[in-house]
Amino acid sequence: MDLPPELAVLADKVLSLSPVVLVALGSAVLILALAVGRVLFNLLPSKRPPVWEGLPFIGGLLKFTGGPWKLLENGYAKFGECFTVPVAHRRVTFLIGPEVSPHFFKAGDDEMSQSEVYDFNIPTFGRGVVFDVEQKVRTEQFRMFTEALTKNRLKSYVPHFNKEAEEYFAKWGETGVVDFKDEFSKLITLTAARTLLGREVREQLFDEVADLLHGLDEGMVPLSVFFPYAPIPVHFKRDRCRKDLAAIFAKIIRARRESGRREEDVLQQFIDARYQNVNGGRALTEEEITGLLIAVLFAGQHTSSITTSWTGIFMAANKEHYNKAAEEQQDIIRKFGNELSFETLSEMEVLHRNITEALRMHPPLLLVMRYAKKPFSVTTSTGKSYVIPKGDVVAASPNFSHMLPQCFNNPKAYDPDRFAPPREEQNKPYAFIGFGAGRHACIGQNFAYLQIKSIWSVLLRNFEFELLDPVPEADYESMVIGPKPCRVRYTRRKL
Ligand code: HEM
Repeated sequence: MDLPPELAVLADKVLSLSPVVLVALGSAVLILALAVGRVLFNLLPSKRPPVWEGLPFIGGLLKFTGGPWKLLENGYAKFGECFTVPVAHRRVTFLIGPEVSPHFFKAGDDEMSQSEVYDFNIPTFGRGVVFDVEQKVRTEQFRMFTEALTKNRLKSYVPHFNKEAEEYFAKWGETGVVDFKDEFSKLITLTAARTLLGREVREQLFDEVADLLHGLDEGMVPLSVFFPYAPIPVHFKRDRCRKDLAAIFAKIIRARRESGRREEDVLQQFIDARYQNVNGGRALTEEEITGLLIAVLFAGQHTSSITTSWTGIFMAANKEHYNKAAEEQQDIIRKFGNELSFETLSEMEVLHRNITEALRMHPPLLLVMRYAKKPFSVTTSTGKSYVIPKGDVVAASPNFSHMLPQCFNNPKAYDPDRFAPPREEQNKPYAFIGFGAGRHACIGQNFAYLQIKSIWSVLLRNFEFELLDPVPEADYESMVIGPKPCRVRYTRRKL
């Protein structure tokens, strides 16, 4: 085919250029094409989320160490509901608010996986359980735990919750000053020992086991999230404590299996349980039982004691809500007598709303995370669409989401009535995520409500409280986020 004369002249000129000039020209065209391509890519309706660049490699780490709350606040103000922060060799993409959350919570583990982001727990929980096993094995292990939380099982734990609370507060004087966080942390270790770890631990081995669990706790520091096997003293101690706990539980499990003696606790549930579709239908090993007990204890203990603390702090700071909850107790006593049972605790709607509101104001888990095994797209409330690539760590934040005015009316105000009809603000999908949501929503939620209600029923019936300090800030330095120290004066009185 003949070229038009003008083009033929141009082609002759190009071909007569030196190779060096040709390469330079080619490079310029390539750079121009890439730049145009990037602009066009950014204009496409589906694209990667904006990246909050900083210093290479350490930029994101610095943003994290500047405080996770600041990072979320600044990132949200700058980019909106979806943005990416490169942290060391990883990309962390934040999804903030209900519009961008459904896939995060609903997707299966083949798309949004937990093991890659939560595997720092393996040295604490131990081998062969939870994040150290394939997802289908983990699902069965959680199924075994769920069977320990049926209505009938929960009913059988309530007398233990009450007994521990009554005995604990019987030791308080007529009046005194306490820090709720310290008190509830001790009390909940006792009830967890009784209902989860079993009678032997609660009655004979409590101090020893509590010390070992404390060693495990101390071995979980922010560094452990990135380097769980770093050779540091707290990790060495963690490993020793984990080994000693395994030895104690192996003894207890063997004794129960040999004697045929049965108890009503979660330990018994694990002793009796069998895999169904994996591991040839066998029973759990002693090592697996120990690991699962530690895992459920870690999931429930600090989260529950912190929520119990915030519930008390906010009710003490907002007298009208304390009084309403106390009136509810009087009604329940009039109707059912003094006994606290599964049924009476379930009737306590005012107290329930106070607990939920405390959890909304201060969820103890700042971030819940997944690893994107497949790319997925999200659309923000303003209609922007992004594609989150495979390989990103994806994070949602209960704390931050709960403070969005599009989720909750006047979000900074303590207002338990927001959960009562007709408002029922918790019903907006993915607005209230204090217990997570969807596929991996908290299994222990009912257990937690019953336990916290039991504690606060005993307190509302026997004490008045006065905060001696202002409502404290949340302590973002700790792994599970609770209140900073706050002094509270209690005074005994009978309802
Ligand atoms: C107020 C107390 C509690 C809070 C705020 C809380 C919060 C949460 C949250 C946010 C998740 C979701 C994590 C994620 O999506 O990655 C979760 C999951 C879980 N929680 Fe709780 N939790 C509480 C009490 C408990 C208790 C008492 C137990 C056990 C006795 C427990 C056992 C679990 C378990 C086993 C999971 C994992 C579920 C799964 O991955 O499928 N939690 N919890």
